Amino acid sequence: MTSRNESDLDDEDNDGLGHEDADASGDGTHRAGLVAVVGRPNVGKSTLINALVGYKVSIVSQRPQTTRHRILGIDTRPHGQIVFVDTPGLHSDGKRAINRYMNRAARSSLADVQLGLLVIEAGQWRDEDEAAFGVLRDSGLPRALVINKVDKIRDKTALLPFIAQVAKDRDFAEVFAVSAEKNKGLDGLRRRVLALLPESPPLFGEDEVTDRSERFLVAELIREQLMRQLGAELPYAAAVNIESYAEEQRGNKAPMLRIGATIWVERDSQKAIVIGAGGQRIRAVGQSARLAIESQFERKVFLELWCKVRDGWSDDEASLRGFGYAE
Ligand SMILES: Nc1nc2c(ncn2[C@@H]2O[C@H](COP(=O)(O)OP(=O)(O)OP(=O)(O)O)[C@@H](O)[C@H]2O)c(=O)[nH]1
Repeated sequence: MTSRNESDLDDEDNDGLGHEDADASGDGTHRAGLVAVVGRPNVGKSTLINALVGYKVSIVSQRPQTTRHRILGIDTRPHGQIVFVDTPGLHSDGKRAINRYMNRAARSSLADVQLGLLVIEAGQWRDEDEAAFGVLRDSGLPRALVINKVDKIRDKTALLPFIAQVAKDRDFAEVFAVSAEKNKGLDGLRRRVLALLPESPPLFGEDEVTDRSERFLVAELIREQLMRQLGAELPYAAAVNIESYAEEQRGNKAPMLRIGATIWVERDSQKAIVIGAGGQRIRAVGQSARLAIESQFERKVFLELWCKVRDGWSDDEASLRGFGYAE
């Protein structure tokens, strides 16, 4: 479980999100519930949840299938709490154990939630969107549609016929057009999603932002840099495992996090790519990951990275569990 830093709360006060949207009914009712965010890979599910929660609970990259786990992002307001469930993008590649794990994690996230949000990209409705919609429809949950990345559409009038076409006969309780990246349309989404949730006391403490530990978030921030810096060159089968994680007291100074992590790949050739000439790649990844961890956790960080090979880990259930891919 990871909680906000005090300064994050300050940021929230300053980010213009305000609290006028908190009490949707205006009658002092407190609402709370779980909302699954589903969709094909790369439509912006993680970006959306991070923007709504005001904290990076889930990593983001241009590469499809960045999110591999079910992660909660908790948005707490005075009159309501929305617990977003981020899910790996639903995809049709079920060949390897890791892909099956990701699809399982996405589907199981629909259990015990009150609402499903289907995220799509403005102007696009692909077969994989239809498949993700099918999973949501079969769950029997109330559902809403989030059309993301509207900033990419120059001619906004083109959105109306698109919305009409996609929403027709699909029974969405609400349709939202937003830009998660530009923070557009999110207040309205939050307000109306909250109104669809049942009356309930908060499900989590007001400072809690995610069910995941700091250690987990650290591994993810390292994986994010790998995905960003190696781009298409990164072997798809790269996992990050935290070997050591210790907080060191430093007299009067703020404590320091000393972290050791291993990047696991499947072949020597992949290891060479991750390490780069003279170790330059892995150093750059380590440096950016360290800065990202320092800024997220507001502590000095000492980060040591290794790259090791374990043949076939992504198709081996036992290795997957060892790397934290367990439900
Ligand atoms: N232009 C634009 N880009 C966006 C927006 N939201 C997300 N993106 C970009 O879309 C890409 C994918 O975003 P993610 O949040 O990782 O998408 P995801 O659906 O969680 O992806 P998976 O982990 O593959 O399921 C990233 O490059 C984001 O920066 C948006 O509102 N506008």
